[in-house]
Amino acid sequence: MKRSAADISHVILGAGGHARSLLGLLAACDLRLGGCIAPAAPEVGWPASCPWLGNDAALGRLDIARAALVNGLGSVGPTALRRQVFDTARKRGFTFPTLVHPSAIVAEHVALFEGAQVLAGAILQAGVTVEENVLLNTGCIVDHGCWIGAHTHLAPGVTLSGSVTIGSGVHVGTGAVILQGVRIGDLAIVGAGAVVTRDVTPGATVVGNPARSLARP
Ligand SMILES: CC(=O)SCCNC(=O)CCNC(=O)[C@H](O)C(C)(C)COP(=O)(O)OP(=O)(O)OC[C@H]1O[C@@H](n2cnc3c(N)ncnc32)[C@H](O)[C@@H]1OP(=O)(O)O
Repeated sequence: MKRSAADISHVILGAGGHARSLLGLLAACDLRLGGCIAPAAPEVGWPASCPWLGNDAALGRLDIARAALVNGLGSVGPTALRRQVFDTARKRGFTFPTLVHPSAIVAEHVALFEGAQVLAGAILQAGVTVEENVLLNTGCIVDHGCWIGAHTHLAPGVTLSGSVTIGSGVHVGTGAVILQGVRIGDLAIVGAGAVVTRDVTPGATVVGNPARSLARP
């Protein structure tokens, strides 16, 4: 039987900073909120409109047919936890809707896969592909023909020029700029404010302008 939007209760996985942004996103999209699941009760100030349903064990009490999950984990570097939360719930049969804030601008011929989140003010130009569980945070600009791999997070204010390819599980830090045609390898991290002029190898961390590998002792 087909589910209507009114039947579905959205449950946020997590209760931190990104989860709070999602409360606004769900409200802006006029979607029904069921609560949140997090290892411990949310901190004081967490809105009562989003009750804590319990820790991971609460997933087992949800009706898969009536619940849609929303990945409430952001990242400030490695994205492994965002991926783990998504993959684990998917294996159990849950689904993650694609969410696009009404203030975002999404051109024609943009492909958004399961669980992609497009936050307020983001702009996606023609021919962009956004794979599953990608987070495009507040005010990102993703220009024509870019491809963004699964589980990647573009932090607030990131700018991708045309035809940039970003691998899976990448974190691109706040305000970073990536020049046209550059390829960023899987699991790489781009530091906040970096200007990336050349391809980045998988797993590397780059910072600065022009971006260079972060030397580790
Ligand atoms: C809504 C939201 O909040 S979403 C989250 C937004 N936040 C982000 O995107 C944060 C992105 N993360 C960063 O930029 C981080 O600094 C990282 C991942 C690049 C590096 O983090 P760490 O590995 O912990 O590095 P650490 O802080 O130890 O710094 C190591 C060196 O790199 C330098 N460095 C760290 N980040 C940067 C940066 N973005 N640009 C330039 N230099 C940097 C530090 O100054 C330090 O230099 P030093 O050794 O000369 O003192």
